[in-house]
Amino acid sequence: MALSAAESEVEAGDSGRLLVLYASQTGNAMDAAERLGREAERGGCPAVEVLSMESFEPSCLPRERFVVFVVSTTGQGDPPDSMKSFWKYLLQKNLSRQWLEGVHYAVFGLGDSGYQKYNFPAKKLDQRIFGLGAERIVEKGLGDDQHPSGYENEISMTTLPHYIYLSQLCKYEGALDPWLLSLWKSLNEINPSLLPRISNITNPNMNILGDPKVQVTYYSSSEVPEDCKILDPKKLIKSARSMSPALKFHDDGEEPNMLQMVTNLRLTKDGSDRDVRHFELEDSSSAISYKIGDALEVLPSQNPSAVDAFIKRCNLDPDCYITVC
Ligand SMILES: Cc1cc2nc3c(=O)[nH]c(=O)nc-3n(C[C@H](O)[C@H](O)[C@H](O)COP(=O)(O)O)c2cc1C
Repeated sequence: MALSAAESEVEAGDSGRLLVLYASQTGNAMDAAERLGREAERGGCPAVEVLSMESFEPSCLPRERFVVFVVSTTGQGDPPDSMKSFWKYLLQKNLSRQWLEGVHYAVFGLGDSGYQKYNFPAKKLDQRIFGLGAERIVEKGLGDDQHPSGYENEISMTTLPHYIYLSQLCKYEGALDPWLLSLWKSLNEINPSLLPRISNITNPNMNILGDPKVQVTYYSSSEVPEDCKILDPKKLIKSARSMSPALKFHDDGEEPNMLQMVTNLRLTKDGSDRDVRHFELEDSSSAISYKIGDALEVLPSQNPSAVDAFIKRCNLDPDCYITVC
């Protein structure tokens, strides 16, 4: 049967679109998904959409042609909150084995092999999507918090010099970097029009910058509006929290608390790649009530000497104000 003009348009549009669906509890999977989206754009992908799983209607999945899932693990091998209803939908028994026929997909998981149920949501998702008839673009990738540079891989990092700097920034990037590289290559083989400028990703030209993720505005100390000056600790915490990705998933309405760190002990031996610490935090007001299993969200402040070095390096006025939005 011939497709109507509108249907052909949808078909053509969908085949040129890359959908990235992420589920994140504290922001890492979101960062990884956003990076994936930026790289696809750099490769000339005509349409990239990066969405949290909870914002995507699962019944629309069969209409997609290229989907990358980036999901982390929380609790004891549990999916992040934002994945729960999507996952429940996928587990329905009445979905046929051909439900996702024609969909190409890939899964990247973020986890920690110190947990018994290492990367369970990503592993289960990969199996289920495959079982519903979709085709893998590449084998699933698994990022591991335990790895010194984040991961278990077979590709020598020395073959990927331009990725090395990034891998040191973030633990799971060590796994993500080589996985992304094979994802882009395989995608390009399946549908070259999806990544017409793949060499911009595989051999990045650092002169080509994507759109900035945030807008930074500088104010001289004399032009700062009065309400921008954050001196009250509560306002300071509110402002820091507004930048935390975790806030998108946890806003229990509880008042934040300012705690004092009274112990900071390094548990790993000198010379070890890993820096595991024992912290003790004191609440002088004893206002915090908690139950066993509650998670503590920590909003760190910067090391003043690192801030001074940054100001000097960027030739900034130390009294100027900056807004980031
Ligand atoms: C409270 C908590 C529970 C976790 N449970 C697991 C787990 O059961 N299995 C696992 O592989 N990783 C587990 N992890 C590790 C996270 O999946 C990993 O740190 C990941 O990078 C977090 O990504 P996100 O920021 O996108 O949520 C857990 C992390 C936390 C903080």
